[in-house]
Parts: sequence; structure tokens; C-alpha cells
Amino acid sequence: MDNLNYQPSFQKALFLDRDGIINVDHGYVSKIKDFEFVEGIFDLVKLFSKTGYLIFIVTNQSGIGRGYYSEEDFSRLTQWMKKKFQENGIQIEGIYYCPHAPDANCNCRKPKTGMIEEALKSYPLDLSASWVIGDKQSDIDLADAAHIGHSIAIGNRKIENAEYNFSSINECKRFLEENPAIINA
Ligand SMILES: O=P(O)(O)OC[C@@H](O)[C@H]1O[C@@H](OP(=O)(O)O)[C@@H](O)[C@@H](O)[C@@H]1O
Ligand SMILES: [Mg+2]
Ligand SMILES: [Zn+2]
Repeated sequence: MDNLNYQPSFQKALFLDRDGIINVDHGYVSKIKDFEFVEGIFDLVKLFSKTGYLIFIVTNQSGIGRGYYSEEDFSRLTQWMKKKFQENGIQIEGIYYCPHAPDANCNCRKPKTGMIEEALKSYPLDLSASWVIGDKQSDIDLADAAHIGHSIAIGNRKIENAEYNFSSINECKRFLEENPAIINA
């Protein structure tokens, strides 16, 4: 009865913010023509995927709740974006989004943890060995609230509770290439 002893193996995850990390945040981007990939993002994500991290996207899309664009617009752009990752050799495991306006008081708008809880329903994840990469205080606060072990903030303003701060995705990528043990531990 070996199968009674079966334990799922817990996998490491990379939770990527979207606007400001994957694409330049031009403000409530909803159209393919406005979606500009951030330089170096594919190479950075590959550093994680090639060492066995599952890749997720967690994004606040209050533009839906504000009525700026529809759920269908978001879904169309998301399918296109996912295909671009695939063309660059990267499998995005799951994409979670909060469609609510900030005043909706939902449980999924970062820094609330609803999107991480959704991921945990489908994947056995080792959150303590997982990473968040984001550009806002709410991304880093999500890491703290969900007990995700590691966090990286990208941008010119330092986020105090982030484990690492870099001014750009390329700077982050270079640092991790030079210090591979940090994410291979
Ligand atoms: O960075 P992620 O989580 O992927 O997405 C953020 C976006 O939903 C938008 O979030 C808005 O903030 P409010 O949602 O209005 O506070 C603004 O920052 C927009 O410029 C931005 O596009
Ligand atoms: Mg962002
Ligand atoms: Zn929500």
C-alpha cells in the first residue's frame, strides 16, 4: 500500500506582478497595441523556470471594476501575452487577477491574499521557498501577508520591506545571473 504514503512534492513558485514588471505600466493597459514588454523580462523569468519554479502572474486589474475595459478585453490580451511567453520558451502555469475596484473590499486585490489562496487550491506550493517580483508596495505587502519567503521590488523608489530592490528588470537579472545560489537554494 505504498500509495498511502504518497505525499505531493511542494514546488517553488515565482509570482510575477504584471503592469510595471512584465509590461511597461502605461496605465490600465488593455490592448495588444499598448502592451510593451519590459526589456529583459523573458531572460529573468527563464532563470526561475529553468531551475524548476512554477511561474504565476498575480495582477490587480481594477480597470475592469472601474469600467475602463471588459473581462473579455483582459482575457484576449492575456492569451496573447501567454503565447509570447511560450514563444520565448516559458510556460506560464497560472494567471490570477482581481477585477474589482479598490472600494469593493474584496479578498483578491493585492495586498490581500485571495489570488495566492486560489493558486494553492490547484498547486501544492512551498510558499516559504517562493518569490514575488513587483513594482508596488502592495506587491511586497502581499509577499508578507501570504508568508511568501522572498520578494524583489523593481523601481526607482526603495520599498523598505522588500528583500531586494533593483532599479530595473535587467539589473535584477544580472544580479541573479551572478549569484545563482540565491534562487537555486
Ligand atoms: O501591477 P498590476 O497589479 O499587474 O496591475 C496594476 C494595474 O491594474 C493598474 O493599477 C492601477 O492602480 P489601481 O488598481 O487603480 O490602484 C494603476 O497603477 C495603473 O496604472 C495600473 O495599470
Ligand atoms: Mg505593478
Ligand atoms: Zn478582487
